[in-house]
Amino acid sequence: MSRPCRSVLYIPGSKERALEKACTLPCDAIIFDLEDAVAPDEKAHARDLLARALRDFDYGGRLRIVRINGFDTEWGRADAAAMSTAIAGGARIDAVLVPKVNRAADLDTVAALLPGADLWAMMETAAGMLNAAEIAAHPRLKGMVMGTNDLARELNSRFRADRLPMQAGLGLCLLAAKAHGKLIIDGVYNAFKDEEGLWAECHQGRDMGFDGKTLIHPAQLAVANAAFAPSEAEIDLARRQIAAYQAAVAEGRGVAVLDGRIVENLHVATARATLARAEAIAALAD
Ligand SMILES: CC(C)(COP(=O)(O)OP(=O)(O)OC[C@H]1O[C@@H](n2cnc3c(N)ncnc32)[C@H](O)[C@@H]1OP(=O)(O)O)[C@@H](O)C(=O)NCCC(=O)NCCSC(=O)C[C@H](O)C(=O)O
Ligand SMILES: [Mg+2]
Repeated sequence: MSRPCRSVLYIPGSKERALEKACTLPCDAIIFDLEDAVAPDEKAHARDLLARALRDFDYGGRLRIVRINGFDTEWGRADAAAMSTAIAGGARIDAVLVPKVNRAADLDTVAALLPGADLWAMMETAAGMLNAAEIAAHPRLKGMVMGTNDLARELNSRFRADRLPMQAGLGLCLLAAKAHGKLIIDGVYNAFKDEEGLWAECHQGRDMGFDGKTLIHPAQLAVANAAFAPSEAEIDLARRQIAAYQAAVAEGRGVAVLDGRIVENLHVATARATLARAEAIAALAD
């Protein structure tokens, strides 16, 4: 299975202290941001700072994703060129995240400028939601990130704790990502001091099938790491399901019954995936 992506922390490319601090934070992935978290006057400085950080700092096994500005802005092409130079100069970048992707063709220009880089797409426009399937099918795309702030802006929807206005978009992108075997990460929870609200939203995202959550502050990491990891109860159930199914098969049956519920081969596949996920998370701590 791929590396866990439970906690994906945005770091403004202009914040030197945060870039350094991230080397020690318990996040599975980092989005180094050159887009919305960086003011127009700071874009050039952030590009240089980030290139140096990616070359000099040790981010360990954390996935390193750089969010560039869109190519419809004055900064997008310079960002891509700077990242290309940084890679040539020894910086390790695992993927480039393209904002406000409306259609698969939006990824082609970035793909041509950065021939070796994996691409991720911000899913945050109404057009992007409707074209999610073709975006997910792009051969260079490895992951999708929900941009629920931009989507709410475009929809003129209101914040609701149950995220009812977001459900159509979240669902379309999830279906697209899963159909094409791509990672998909849920949007940010803006109220970074509200742990209870974050916990509820993380669990909703996990229930829906997201692989993890994007975060804006270190204080949010522990909640996301716990919410997107299999719980002890899920691990115990997975083990018992596998054992019950194996016993049933040994007795010539194709279906087992455990705790009053049937267990078939498809449930065993889910159980094995749960255990693999738990093992991958445990391996991060080694
Ligand atoms: C939200 C913040 C502006 C808060 O900043 P601040 O008040 O400075 O926080 P603290 O004083 O509590 O910080 C404590 C220490 O933690 C470090 N820190 C803070 N944030 C980060 C971070 N994101 N990554 C790493 N380290 C961080 C501080 O440096 C302090 O360290 P120390 O000196 O050792 O005490 C701030 O958290 C922030 O800027 N967050 C990121 C905001 C961001 O990236 N926004 C853009 C992404 S969201 C988005 O665009 C979503 C999408 O596109 C959509 O449409 O939905
Ligand atoms: Mg956005």
